[in-house]
Amino acid sequence: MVTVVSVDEYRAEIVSLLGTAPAVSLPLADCAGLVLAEDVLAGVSLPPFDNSAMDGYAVRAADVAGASQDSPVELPVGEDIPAGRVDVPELPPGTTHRIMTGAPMPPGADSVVMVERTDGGTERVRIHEAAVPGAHIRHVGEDVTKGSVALTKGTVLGPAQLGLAAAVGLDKLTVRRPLRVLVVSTGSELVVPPRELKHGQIYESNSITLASAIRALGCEAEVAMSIDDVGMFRWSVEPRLGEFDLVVTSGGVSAGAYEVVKDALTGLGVKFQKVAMQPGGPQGNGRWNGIPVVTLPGNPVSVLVSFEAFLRPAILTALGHGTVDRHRVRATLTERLRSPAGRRQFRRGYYSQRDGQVTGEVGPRGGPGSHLLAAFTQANCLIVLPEDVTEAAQGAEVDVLLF
Ligand SMILES: Nc1nc2c(c(=O)[nH]1)N[C@H]1C(S)=C(S)[C@@H](COP(=O)(O)OP(=O)(O)OC[C@H]3O[C@@H](n4cnc5c(N)ncnc54)[C@H](O)[C@@H]3O)O[C@H]1N2
Ligand code: MOO
Repeated sequence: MVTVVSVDEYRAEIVSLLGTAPAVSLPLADCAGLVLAEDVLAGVSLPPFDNSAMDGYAVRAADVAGASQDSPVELPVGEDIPAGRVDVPELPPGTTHRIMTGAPMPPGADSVVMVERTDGGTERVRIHEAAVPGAHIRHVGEDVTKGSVALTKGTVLGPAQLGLAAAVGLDKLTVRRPLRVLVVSTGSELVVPPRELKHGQIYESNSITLASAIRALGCEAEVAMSIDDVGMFRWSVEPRLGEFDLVVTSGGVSAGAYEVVKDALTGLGVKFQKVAMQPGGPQGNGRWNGIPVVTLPGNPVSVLVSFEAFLRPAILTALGHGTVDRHRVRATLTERLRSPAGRRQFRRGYYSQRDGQVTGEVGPRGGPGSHLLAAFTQANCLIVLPEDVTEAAQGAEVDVLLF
């Protein structure tokens, strides 16, 4: 007898099978979308020095105290301080230095007057506005103080986070390494274009579905294919196992004859089970020569739903993400749905929410059949009908997982 496990138990099994990816140091350019494996300490303050926020004139506020549009104060211009100047001259009282945005403040100056409030002079300048001490100065450490935690372990590295890492002087970060995944499509009926189909053959599609889903999570995916022959299957995968962190197969796991994956891996550390869900019922997982293997059923919709239910959360957990679930909302069904007793059904749906509505509405896209891939392309969510629900009426509230 095949054992039946719940969706939640099976998900926990896959999460624990994949575990946590090792920490590695990678150049910043390779870290986008990855997760920090340790805190990042700031090696410098940001800004690293007091600097001007405007193009203008560095002054002592007291020197331009009475300045106005009608009665400007005229000061001699000492030096030019463009951004990047490193030998910063002091500002003697009663004078000004021309200064640019990002340039270090000269010692003695306490404010900056924007060039627009002056006549822009280079020898002498007429200043038409009084300055408040501190005006247009960006102070050292205002954003980040040297030695503080700039980014915490577990942070997902997006553009702002990577920019900050660069700004505090780092060229590498310690992150959870993306998984290297081998995707294996099995089936003697599978054909790859441009070969023409004979009656009884179909074009192979699961490998691109899985590989792109895996790559979208920031991991690497390679694809392989095997006919329904145990020897061929083992030969095409086993010698390469050491190159991968995970092998994901599709097809060959249900109840008939010619179940290549089941026949090849039973007794080698992979356990085949039925999960109480639809689609995606027949599943298997385990370790083949120590490498995690997840065997998905072959139907294209079963593949994607299984990916959503098990592999996506497990891969995200392995990569160190804190949030691994799709955003779940409640929605009102636009039509009646039926679901098999004792199984959690995941239906492809389209969710929308009108302005001002608190609860959105959701309608199915296609029927429950796990071969209806075209309907999946019209969907933006999965509708979840729990194990104890056999019928959900039009107007009923259901759970929806948004893509
Ligand atoms: N007697 C039973 N028959 C079936 C059961 C069952 O419990 N008892 N379960 C059904 C369910 S549910 C599913 S799902 C499938 C799973 O079967 P397999 O994992 O063995 O998958 P295959 O038979 O190899 O393929 C199923 C289906 O998908 C097509 N396929 C497979 N691979 C690809 C691919 N790479 N690209 C595109 N299409 C693919 C294949 O041609 C089949 O049509 O078993 C049911 N049967
Ligand atoms: O469980 Mo199968 O995966 O419905 O099509």
